Amino acid sequence: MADSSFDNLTSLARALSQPKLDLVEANDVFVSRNAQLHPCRRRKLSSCNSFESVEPVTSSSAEARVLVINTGGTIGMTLHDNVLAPKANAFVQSLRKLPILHDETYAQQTCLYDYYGSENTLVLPLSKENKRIVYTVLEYSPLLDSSNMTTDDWGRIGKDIEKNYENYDGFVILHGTDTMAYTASALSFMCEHLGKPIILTGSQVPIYEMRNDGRDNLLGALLIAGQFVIPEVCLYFYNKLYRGNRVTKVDAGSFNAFNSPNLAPLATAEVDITINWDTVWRANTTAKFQVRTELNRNVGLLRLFPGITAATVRAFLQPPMEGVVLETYGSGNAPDNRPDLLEELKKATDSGVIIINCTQCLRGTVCTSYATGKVLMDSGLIAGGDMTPEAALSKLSYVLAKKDVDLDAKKKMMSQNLRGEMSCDLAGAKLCLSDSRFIQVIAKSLSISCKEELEAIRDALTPPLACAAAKIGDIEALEALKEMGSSLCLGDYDGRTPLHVAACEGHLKVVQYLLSHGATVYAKDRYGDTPLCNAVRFRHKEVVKLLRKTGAHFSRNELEEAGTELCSLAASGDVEGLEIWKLAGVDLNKRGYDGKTAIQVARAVGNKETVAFLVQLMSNKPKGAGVIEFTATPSGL
Ligand SMILES: NC(=O)C[C@H](N)C(=O)O
Repeated sequence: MADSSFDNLTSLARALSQPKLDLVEANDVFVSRNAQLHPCRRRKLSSCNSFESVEPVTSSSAEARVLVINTGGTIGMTLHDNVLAPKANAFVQSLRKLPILHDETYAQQTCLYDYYGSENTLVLPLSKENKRIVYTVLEYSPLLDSSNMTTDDWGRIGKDIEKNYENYDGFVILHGTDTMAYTASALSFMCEHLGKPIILTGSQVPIYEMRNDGRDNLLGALLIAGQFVIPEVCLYFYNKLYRGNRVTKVDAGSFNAFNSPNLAPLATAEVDITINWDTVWRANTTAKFQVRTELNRNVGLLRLFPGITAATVRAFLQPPMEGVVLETYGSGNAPDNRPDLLEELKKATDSGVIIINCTQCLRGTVCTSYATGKVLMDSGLIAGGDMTPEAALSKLSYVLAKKDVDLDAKKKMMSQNLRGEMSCDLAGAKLCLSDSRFIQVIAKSLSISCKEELEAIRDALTPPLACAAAKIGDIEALEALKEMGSSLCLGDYDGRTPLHVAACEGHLKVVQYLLSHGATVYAKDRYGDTPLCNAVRFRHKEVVKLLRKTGAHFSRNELEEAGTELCSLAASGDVEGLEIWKLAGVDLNKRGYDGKTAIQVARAVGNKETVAFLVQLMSNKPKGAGVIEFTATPSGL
């Protein structure tokens, strides 16, 4: 039986992390739950007779949007002439008939198809976390068995994500399992400064069959992509979310087809979806997301085997080969009694070929504890640590394609950890929060000793502490919390992250610090607000500029309210307010709830200065303002 003080603590922790929707009057819930829907959809909802007749839309962030890119794979295959092959234009129709993957009643009641303008848009039933995931399926033609995938296909996926980046909260890539680990690895490098989840999934049995793993895999991937800001290219399979560049396919006949031998899963989907935030890769940059599609194809994988001839190795290393992953024995070993072989390797590295030493073993890392390992380093090979061959190969392809980087810098990049693909030296690793004196004192006073209880305190206490530090602009306190192992990107009981708070307060240095230490500009609090929206409200220009530089943009819900906000600023002649909305990337032509633009409102109230100001603001429109296509409207001048 648990200690009563622990009972108190767990309920405190639970209370801190759960939105208290259940305490709100039913009527208020109806209003607030729908407050963030588009007016057309709101009207439709309010015409419904009773609250119960409509599935509730969460007040926290209404709907999350996910783009599903269907590239092919078994998940959408059918049998033809006794072999499985992808079937075009059948996937969405089939999902539409599956209640766990599509809620037709909700779609009808909320004008989903009209609103998103796509027949390929579907919506999940309300999640346990009280969210609606709306997803649009983009089907490639032709659909591919993943054995037919090429680097061009990776480029196409990357470009489609880049094109749609601001319109979606997350991305799911449906892909065949055979080469999924290669695509996941490649995308992880191609996607620079990623801030949103990209999750690859697929199945071993087609979704059309009675017993299949496709439904669960797709559902899990959608739920995670729509609800958690995990800024990584991941792979979801058989209830586990893995880092994409850590996986390898290990089983051709099991639903449990993938393994991440050197890194624990990022999340597990059991009774609850549990994210292992300590492992999640954190952004550390204020640069904007971009996709690099240039890849060098003169790369290869060579697996050592006893008796391999020097002629084979020589032939493999001939030009135009520029980069090779040598799969060696055990902890990175090769025969040290084969000078002919070592000479071929040395000749190649001397002539500028980059050779990475990776182990053939499923688990473990290369090191130089054996003479047979050291000879490879002496031949100019670079240690690949615990990288999978898939990750090492795609990293080589990505690094070698960099035109503005010289050979030495490329070699250095290959030995560095770029996207969490290799484990760093653990010497001097950060202190764990459970080692912290502060937590220990609290734990002692509550008679707590076990790990789970300590973690419960940590999870309940550190996000509000970090928010408090952000509020007063105390970077040292944030640093101390980070040193103790706490994540600076987790939200408090209202989902407000330290970045939200610093943006409200206008602490530019704190915002800069947080962005460089893992904070995400895409975090939404329980009201659906982003840090950018907060900085705009409190009129912190420099913070707005920095957030925009990092790729921040208004959410669809925020944009829907923007027109009305602009009209009200125009009505009161608040030019400073108008300017900051413009700075945040909002189209000043957006119409308010009654169809008028800000400039029309300024005219109507006879405010000539505001009209002149708006005309001038609109004439030097910044490029790439974060305005989603559907906002484009005539100027109304
Ligand atoms: N399970 C699968 O998806 C295997 C299929 N051959 C593919 O990789 O496309």
